[in-house]
Amino acid sequence: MLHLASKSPRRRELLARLGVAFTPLDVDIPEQRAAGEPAHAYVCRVASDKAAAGLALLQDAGPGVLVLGSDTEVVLDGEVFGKPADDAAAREMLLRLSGRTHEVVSAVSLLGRDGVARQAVSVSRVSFAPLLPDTVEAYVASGEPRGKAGGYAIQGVAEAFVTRLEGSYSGVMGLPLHQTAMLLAEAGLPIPFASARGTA
Ligand SMILES: Cc1cn([C@H]2C[C@H](O)[C@@H](COP(=O)(O)OP(=O)(O)OP(=O)(O)O)O2)c(=O)[nH]c1=O
Repeated sequence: MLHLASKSPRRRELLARLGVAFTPLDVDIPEQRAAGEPAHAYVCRVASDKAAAGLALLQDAGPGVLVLGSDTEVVLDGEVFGKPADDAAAREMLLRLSGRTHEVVSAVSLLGRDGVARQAVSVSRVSFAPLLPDTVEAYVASGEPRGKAGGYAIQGVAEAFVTRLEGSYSGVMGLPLHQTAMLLAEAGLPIPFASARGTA
């Protein structure tokens, strides 16, 4: 039985697209980067912390239980932009992303009671056009940046800011579907839309 340790409606919607049955689990783990922890290692650790927290909620589950956890962060100049704490933080992030290319790192972890531990990571490069100050103000006022890493949603109005995307659109949204399908298929789940492992 597959569980998704996530409160994110986007992740639930993305995983459902793979045509696999799963149950969502609410987990809340502190997302805090340790001093000196490299950005990519941090995203991978948080994804596996979420899966481990989900597994801990399923003490009584049988040996076949599998829990998927995922984390998405925006990285610019080695700095990790998580979800903005408020509108001022969102404004600051958007002004930093304006006219630049940043990375979106999405890690997926699959943990099982019987020792299954698999991880995949997707790194996308997203270029933003230079944003006008009024555009940033209007976007922040729209509320869309709230709860989104880097203060934007590619699946929303912010796609109009993107001049180039190299990588995984679903990874930017929060759950890289190719990498997730591979992990689940490798763990033996019947995935109707699995493909061969890509090189990207
Ligand atoms: C960059 C980007 C992020 N996001 C979202 C995906 C994630 O929900 C969020 C990053 O925060 P996360 O900490 O990865 O996830 P979360 O707290 O929303 O959900 P949970 O930990 O319960 O799984 O940003 C978008 O929806 N669109 C985007 O374009």
